[in-house]
Amino acid sequence: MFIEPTRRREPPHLRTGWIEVICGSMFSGKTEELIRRLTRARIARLNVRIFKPTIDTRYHDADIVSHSSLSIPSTPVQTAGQILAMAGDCDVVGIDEAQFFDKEIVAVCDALANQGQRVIVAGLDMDFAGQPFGCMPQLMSIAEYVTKVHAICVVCGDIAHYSYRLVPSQERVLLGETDSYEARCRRCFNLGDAAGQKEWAYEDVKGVISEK
Ligand SMILES: Nc1ncnc2c1ncn2[C@@H]1O[C@H](COP(=O)(O)OP(=O)(O)O)[C@@H](O)[C@H]1O
Ligand SMILES: Cc1cn([C@H]2C[C@H](O)[C@@H](COP(=O)(O)O)O2)c(=O)[nH]c1=O
Ligand SMILES: [Zn+2]
Repeated sequence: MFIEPTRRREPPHLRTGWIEVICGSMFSGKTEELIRRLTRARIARLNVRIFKPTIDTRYHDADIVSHSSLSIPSTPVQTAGQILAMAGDCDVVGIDEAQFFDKEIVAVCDALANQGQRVIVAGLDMDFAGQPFGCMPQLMSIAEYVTKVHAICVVCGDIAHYSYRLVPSQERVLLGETDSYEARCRRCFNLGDAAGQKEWAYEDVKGVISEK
């Protein structure tokens, strides 16, 4: 588990900011981890601002919502530049679905960290084709801390780091959930449609998990 670097409340001219990236496939727990860190920052009574791209309205127009229904309020923005304009005076900036932002997001995160803010960014590191997604490689290289989280392969139960697309579209951007994607390990991702029937569905085990 990621342990936050501690920071005293220095005057602005003495502050040091930094960038944390949380990456992985779909269903790997990126949003849960982002919410966990932002909640702890709020408990520390830090001033927190949270953003997501307007494109991502799957669960809620404004809130960031995890696949397990954890949520936290956020501000949807159309461009990365808007984040810089709106996050100027806070201590901690949270950004979800970073892969959907324009390439300016890299300079924006850098500028926020340079002016003393803690920037926590979550996003898909690979698209459905297994290719690096948008600005994520650049963000990972300029970040002080990178956490890669993993899902469970729904075909075989191994650790998964691919998002396998179940529908024929080849468009890079295609919003969806378990209707159009599943988490897969390397072997089952490479097998494609030949990987066979999945052995379990998240919906089947969800009740069992929450009963424990
Ligand atoms: N194949 C899977 N592997 C792991 N967790 C899954 C899977 N399918 C659904 N989940 C659920 O998704 C949650 C993670 O959701 P979330 O944080 O929104 O992931 P991400 O933002 O990476 O897509 C898990 O805690 C679990 O409840
Ligand atoms: C792999 C892949 C995903 N997407 C979309 C599908 C979802 O709407 C989001 C990812 O959400 P999550 O919080 O990480 O589960 O991205 C896409 O548009 N293109 C892709 O290749
Ligand atoms: Zn597998």
